[in-house]
Amino acid sequence: VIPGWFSEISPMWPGEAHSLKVEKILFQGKSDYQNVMVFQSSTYGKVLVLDGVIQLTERDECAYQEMITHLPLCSIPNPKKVLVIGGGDGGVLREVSRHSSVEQIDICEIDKMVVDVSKQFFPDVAVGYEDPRVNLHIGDGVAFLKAVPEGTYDAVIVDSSDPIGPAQELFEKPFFESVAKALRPGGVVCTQAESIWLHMHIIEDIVANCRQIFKGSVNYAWTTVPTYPSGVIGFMLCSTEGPSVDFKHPVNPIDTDENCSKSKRPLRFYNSEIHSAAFCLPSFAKKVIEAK
Ligand SMILES: NCCCN[C@H]1CC[C@H](N)CC1
Repeated sequence: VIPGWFSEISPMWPGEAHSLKVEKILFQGKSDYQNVMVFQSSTYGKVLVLDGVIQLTERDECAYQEMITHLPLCSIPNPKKVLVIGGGDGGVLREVSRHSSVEQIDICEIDKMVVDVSKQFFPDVAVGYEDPRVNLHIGDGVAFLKAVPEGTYDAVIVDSSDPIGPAQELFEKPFFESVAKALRPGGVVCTQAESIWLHMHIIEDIVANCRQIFKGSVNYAWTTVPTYPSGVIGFMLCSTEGPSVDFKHPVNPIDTDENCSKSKRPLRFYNSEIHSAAFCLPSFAKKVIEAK
């Protein structure tokens, strides 16, 4: 350990570690589920860390929150009911609330400490909770989805940590089946789907499960987040059987002049071009993910 530096060391990315210079540790706690830490970094603003893994930094969280939200919501004409699994920091809520067609935003986060810490240290991220359409449920997303009536949601966004710890079940087949049940025909799901540089085997399994369960379309998109391992993060974009969804060509653009001018907080990362580009994959990943 180098004094004054935080290094993200994990068996999920053996032999490598991204480090950030620490100015000051702002919070350290242990919830019922994980260790929670917040520190002021020298160059990425405040940083949220769960069980030693970087969840978000003020400087680059926009890339992840905007892409995980607008890739699904801009792919269907008129999203009304949206469910967020995880995402306790509130960043996805902030992005979902940009969509005026949305009437109901349910969020199920297992760890209340993440919500409280985000409200205290990341107000520009937790601002999402201020939207009156938001209903917060503290609990296990797996159980929440089992209780949801069939066909309830237009979109489900699974903003999870990694498959070690509380989020492990969110990468397994029964969970994907419960998501499909909770979606209307032609509904869409977007899940956090790790790194093509580090986790091709995990991605291969997720894609295989999704192909069995989601009879609409199954796609993988990816983006750059400098403070995530290998500097990239991916997303599974799937739709259930029903009205077809072409994820690669957004039908419901959010980066229109009208939306951007009237929004007090303009999009920092997402736009329609980067939406389409996100589905372009390097050959080594294309071979695995698009295997016929
Ligand atoms: N809402 C915070 C983002 C959580 N996403 C994950 C955090 C941990 C990373 N290794 C992968 C993305």
